[in-house]
Amino acid sequence: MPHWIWQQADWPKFRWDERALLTPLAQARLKQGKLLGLKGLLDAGLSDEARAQILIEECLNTSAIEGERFDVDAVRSSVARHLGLPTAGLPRPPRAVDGLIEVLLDATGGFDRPLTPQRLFGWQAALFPTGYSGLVEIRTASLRGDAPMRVVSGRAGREKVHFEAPPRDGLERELQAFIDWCEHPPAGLDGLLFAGLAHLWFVTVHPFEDGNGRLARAITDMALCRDEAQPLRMFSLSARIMHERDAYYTALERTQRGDLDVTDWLQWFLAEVALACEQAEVTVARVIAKARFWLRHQGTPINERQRKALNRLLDAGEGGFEGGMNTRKYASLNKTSRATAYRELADLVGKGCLVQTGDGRSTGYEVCWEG
Ligand SMILES: Nc1ncnc2c1ncn2[C@@H]1O[C@H](COP(=O)(O)OP(=O)(O)OP(=O)(O)O)[C@@H](O)[C@H]1O
Repeated sequence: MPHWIWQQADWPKFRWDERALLTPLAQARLKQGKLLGLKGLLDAGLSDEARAQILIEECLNTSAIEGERFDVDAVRSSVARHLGLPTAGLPRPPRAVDGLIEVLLDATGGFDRPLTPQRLFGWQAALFPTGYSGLVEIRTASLRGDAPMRVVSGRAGREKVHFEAPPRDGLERELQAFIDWCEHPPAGLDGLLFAGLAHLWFVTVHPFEDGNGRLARAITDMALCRDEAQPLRMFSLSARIMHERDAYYTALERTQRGDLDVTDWLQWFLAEVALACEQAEVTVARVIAKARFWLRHQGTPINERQRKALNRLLDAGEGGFEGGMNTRKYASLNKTSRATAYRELADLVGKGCLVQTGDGRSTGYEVCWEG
């Protein structure tokens, strides 16, 4: 009796109930279409800004799933450098941040280039520029070693095994079969189903010692770009997976313990695509509001510290920066004195960039969204 999906006699011939997927597929397509319509409203400059914003969200979320917390400014800086946007006042990003951004850009920008084992090896190596995952030295740019590959949780000695990947022996064949399918998918296979299947198939093969989750998400991004036949994807599925991490692991685990009928997995995946598109509408609206703000203030003299604080507030959206800005937060964000913070915030109020909320000890500042 097979225990894992890859032990099924027909592996990897996935099957699904077309009728059960009709509604979730139609819903995902509807949301996706609405978002594409919004994208049409962005002009070239705004679309760069939206692309940067989505990439920042994707990077922060895909690394947060792994438990790594990247600094927002470091991510913003790496994205800006890679997209040719202004970087004034932003720190030099660490190599690991650049590595992840390069993987995400290569997966999406190069969506129409073939996926090959070498390309995947390069991506995996870029995630671990020091050759270490935390304190552990790992194999990079090559397949995992002979040790069984298990996804476990719990304390040593009382671990729970959630999944065991196929053995090392035959792994080259497993990976090649996946890649061949990616490059020559069955005729008529819907692009969103292709993305869902690619994600599941890749994490099931689990070809590397580490980074399989991040790579599965990058491959999914690539598949979603192939679906829309464009490199600019406006929604972040990693943000959804991060938000629904437990449900994601449950759906995956159930599927990987099951037979080759993956209808439930695809239903879950399509629902997440629909929700990701819905959330992206908020991001696009924020990008438009931010761009309008800077257009209004293109002639206003604003120093780098003020610009940094304003961008923080603008990126968080209306009411999104918890508790608003105040002198303490401004001083700590810019590593400056409270007296300077007070003076510069008051200056921004005078210039119509900020409005003051509350007074005395609870004085706060919000963006003045409309001029
Ligand atoms: N309970 C589980 N059942 C099945 N698969 C799981 C479970 N937990 C995690 N996984 C899969 O294993 C992946 C993690 O693999 P790995 O540690 O090699 O990748 P990573 O990129 O370092 O991690 P992460 O996905 O956490 O960022 C997850 O993304 C998920 O796809």
